[in-house]
Amino acid sequence: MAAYILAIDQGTTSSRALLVRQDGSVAALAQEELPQHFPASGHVEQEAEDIFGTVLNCCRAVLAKAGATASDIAAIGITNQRETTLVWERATGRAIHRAIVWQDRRTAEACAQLEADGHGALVNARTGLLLDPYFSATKIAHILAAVPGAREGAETGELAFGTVDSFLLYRLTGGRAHVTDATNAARTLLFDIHRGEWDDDLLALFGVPRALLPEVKDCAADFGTTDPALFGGPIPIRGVAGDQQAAMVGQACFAPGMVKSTYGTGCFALLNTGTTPVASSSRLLTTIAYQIGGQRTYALEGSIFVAGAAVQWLRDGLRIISTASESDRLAAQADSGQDVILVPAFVGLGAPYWRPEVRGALFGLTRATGPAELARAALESVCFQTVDLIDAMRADWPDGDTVLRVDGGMTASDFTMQRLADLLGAPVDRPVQKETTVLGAAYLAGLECGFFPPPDVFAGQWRLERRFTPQMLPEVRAGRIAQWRDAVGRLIGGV
Ligand SMILES: Nc1ncnc2c1ncn2[C@@H]1O[C@H](COP(=O)(O)OP(=O)(O)O)[C@@H](O)[C@H]1O
Ligand SMILES: O=P(O)(O)OC[C@H](O)CO
Repeated sequence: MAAYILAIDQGTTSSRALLVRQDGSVAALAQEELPQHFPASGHVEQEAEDIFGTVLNCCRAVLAKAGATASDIAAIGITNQRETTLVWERATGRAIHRAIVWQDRRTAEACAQLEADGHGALVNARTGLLLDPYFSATKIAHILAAVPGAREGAETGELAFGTVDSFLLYRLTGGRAHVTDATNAARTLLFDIHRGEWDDDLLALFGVPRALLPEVKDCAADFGTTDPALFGGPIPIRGVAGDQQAAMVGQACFAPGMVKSTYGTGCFALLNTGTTPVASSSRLLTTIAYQIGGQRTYALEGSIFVAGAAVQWLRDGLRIISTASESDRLAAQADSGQDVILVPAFVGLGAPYWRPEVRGALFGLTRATGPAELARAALESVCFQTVDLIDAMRADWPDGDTVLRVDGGMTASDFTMQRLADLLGAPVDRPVQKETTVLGAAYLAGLECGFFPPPDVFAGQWRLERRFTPQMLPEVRAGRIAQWRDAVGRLIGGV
């Protein structure tokens, strides 16, 4: 029997490939940074060839590291940065425009106009999402308008649209599969999450021809087979999910009420609400957590655009640290008498405020404020934002778990995890297996091909590495949260 699942994680800042064994352990890993382009304020782009090229390099590197060949791989599982939008020529697989990344705000005005025209309620009812530039539909419309001839090519079916998973599938299968999975489709603003289908009213609203769209499949399904020329033999592709949903699977949050929060570039908290979608009255998103065997499981999602990106700002913008891990030690040295608050609205604010036009601010600066206080403010800003999300979740779903399962690069910071537990007033559980996003993608592929056990057995294999329990006095916690809310309120004009 083949020894590994090859899991591909195409993230915002890097592409990674991992070989995962049947016990869930990682046999080999390869990673490549992905160049980012910021052509104008609020614009974030990536080259499609960089996305595919880095993935291909990582897959080849990881096979070489383990001395494995295509026949050692039971299946491939793919997980990806979501919403990021690509349009390409079917004949060549070449993108006609750089990928417009999820963080890109260029369609903020188009979204505001659609909202002003009264379309927000329909969009929210069908998709569970909000009219925000974060999602794909207005990005597709922008590409079709910006590239000469693109609209005609879209109508005639010469062009194809896809999120990153779909583009990778197209290229990995040598152009044979134009497919996506339900979790990625659910982030486009074009997919009815209740019926599980592309929605004609929404396609008309955003001006997106149906001929552009991929076929939508379960997360564990037959997504095609790789072009044999790529890896020296064909490899079946059997699992796909957006990265936040894959993390939910990797964290084994299969029961209604379970919550996970992933701290990468941004932070995304998802609460499993079972097979019934729950409409949010707190401006959270309703989304598909996973779809297996034709059965959709839903989630409430809180999306924060800046989490680890605040640490990158300390490193690359302020240059007060040289590696991300230094932020932890520096923050621990901060003067406890100074309450500096950073609202890291570098690309606007996501849930629950949804204000794409605001920009960040620092509050409470004194002559004594230095690098340590700024580092602490950056790490705490991620915790405060999580408090906002979890409060919103509790309002929408009062019976949710009080324990938060965390993962992602930033959870390496013990300072942040302790402060998160303190400010939440609830335990924070960090698992032994830190590669939960990749594990989720691997699991979906392995479930489909019989490499991994059913969900209940898999859930029993989840292991705790460390539980952070709240140590802050309740009145101190309440005071700090009030300071945060006051800062956000002053920035956006009232919370
Ligand atoms: N020890 C650390 N302390 C704080 N932040 C960290 C630490 N290690 C990594 N990070 C942050 O985590 C992020 C990378 O996490 P990752 O899950 O790989 O992100 P992504 O999937 O978005 O590329 C970076 O923004 C980095 O600044
Ligand atoms: O690349 P990440 O891990 O920050 O995730 C990006 C999200 O999928 C955007 O919705």
